[in-house]
Amino acid sequence: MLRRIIPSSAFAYGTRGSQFRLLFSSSVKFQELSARQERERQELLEKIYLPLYGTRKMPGWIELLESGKLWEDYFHPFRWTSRDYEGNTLTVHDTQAIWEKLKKNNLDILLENRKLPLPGPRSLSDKPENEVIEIRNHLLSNYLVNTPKEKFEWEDEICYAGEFRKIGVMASHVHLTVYPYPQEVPALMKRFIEFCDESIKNDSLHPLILASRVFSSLNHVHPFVDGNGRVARSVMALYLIRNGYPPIVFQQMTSGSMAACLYTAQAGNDLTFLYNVVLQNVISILMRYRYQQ
Ligand SMILES: Nc1ncnc2c1ncn2[C@@H]1O[C@H](COP(=O)(O)OP(=O)(O)OP(=O)(O)O)[C@@H](O)[C@H]1O
Repeated sequence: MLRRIIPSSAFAYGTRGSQFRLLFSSSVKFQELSARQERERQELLEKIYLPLYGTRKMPGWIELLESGKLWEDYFHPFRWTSRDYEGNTLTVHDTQAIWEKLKKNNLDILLENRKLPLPGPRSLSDKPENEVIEIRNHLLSNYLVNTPKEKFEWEDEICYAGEFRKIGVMASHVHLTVYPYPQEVPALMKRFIEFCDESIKNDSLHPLILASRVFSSLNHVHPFVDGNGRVARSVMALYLIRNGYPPIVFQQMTSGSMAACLYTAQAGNDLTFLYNVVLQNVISILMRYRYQQ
């Protein structure tokens, strides 16, 4: 959700706090961190990016920035060393019913005029409010993404669908998470694809490990303005299915604990927690399937 771009936005209205991803730019004061958190974060950023600042005046710094090397060298995301978050309980039928009710509004006017409140959850469904809000917002986002860009006079940033982000992003749960600078993203995505191709070709990683690493790497590069979690989960599901495993849904996890798990993978270069979560989910899906037979 784009707090900087659409501060009083329809999307911000009613969205779960935990769903916000804060965007940053030098000109905008966005942070809600304590002084200590801000200091810690600043120190970490300087540690990673100081080489960039140090070489800013020297020839070649743009190439350095664009190479994605600073972030990559610090976190080594591709080096091989060793809700309920997704668990929205609403069914497809519930979602369909919400969509039908939403459509009774003039969606174009609703999205164009950001001051208008969105239909309240109670007017859409009698299911748990936060889950209805989540589904409502996803449906509206999808509608927006699938609507020709010219239709709304929104800032350019909102038209990023299908493109790499050109702005900085910040994780909502773990303030010390460092996503790469936007200039680093294209190079890192190239590296990500090479990493996947090499791992598949060499058959060097167990499919569950590869699926987990694909998931964590995509989340860490955070290539898009929005939808990174969904894309990462879909790509992981694809790897699992191709290798004969069931696609998993992180049913027992809160977004906070998933964020902590991903943070440990990044900052501690320790994916053990993530592997455990993935493995447990695969086993639990297979067990459920077995008992249904
Ligand atoms: N500390 C973190 N490091 C890396 N990735 C994180 C961290 N915290 C959260 N994430 C990932 O970022 C995703 C949120 O990013 P984004 O809002 O772009 O994705 P989304 O698909 O819109 O959201 P959702 O996952 O809620 O559907 C989370 O789903 C999680 O996978």
